[in-house]
Amino acid sequence: MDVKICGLGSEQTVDVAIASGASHVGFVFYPLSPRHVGPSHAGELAKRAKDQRVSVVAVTVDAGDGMLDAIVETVGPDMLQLHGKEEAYRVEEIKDRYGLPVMKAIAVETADDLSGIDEYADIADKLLFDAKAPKGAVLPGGNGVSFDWSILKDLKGDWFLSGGLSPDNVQEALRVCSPGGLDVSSSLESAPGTKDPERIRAFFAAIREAEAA
Ligand SMILES: O=C(O)c1ccccc1NCC(=O)[C@H](O)[C@H](O)COP(=O)(O)O
Repeated sequence: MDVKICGLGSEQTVDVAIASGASHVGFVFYPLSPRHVGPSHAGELAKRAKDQRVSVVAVTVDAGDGMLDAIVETVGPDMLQLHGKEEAYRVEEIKDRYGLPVMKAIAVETADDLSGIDEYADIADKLLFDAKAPKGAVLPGGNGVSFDWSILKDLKGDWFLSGGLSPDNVQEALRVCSPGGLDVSSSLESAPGTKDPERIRAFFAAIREAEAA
């Protein structure tokens, strides 16, 4: 199963995520986030991940071409994650401009939130289902909030599940629905923006246990 650890910010935690089994590492380019990394630091972390053959995902929110140009040039991501309100035409524009795989985040609270996914599924390389941000939240992702995973129980294909996943609930999530990948961030932190190596290891241990069951 693919696992993306999102919002990494240090060499040590990049290495721990990869040694624990991450297939993807995510770097957040959103100045309001405690996980925001500037392109040049992200470039160094990305090189470290790529040297270990792990996919680098650049997480952006309604970014314009100028910002995406800088990220693509400096970081050289393997994938762009679009975590804002990008419409389908914009997803297509970004795919065409950079020639990179794109993962579109879909904010979910109720089953109605899946009604518009077909137009994205036709264009994006992957869909990532994340919990809708709580009212008043500053961030569209990384809020540590879960949603009712049974909404996705019949969804086939290779999609990512995220939103409040943790070492304590990931096994239950995998009993309820069948994602091809998992994405996690805030539950693996000791403080906002600071990943905790022990929590990262515990997350992978819980996944391995679920896979062995
Ligand atoms: O994590 C952030 O700070 C963030 C900020 C702005 C847009 C997206 C962001 N995170 C995207 C992710 O892929 C997170 O891993 C995902 O939302 C799940 O986060 P969490 O609920 O904390 O596990």
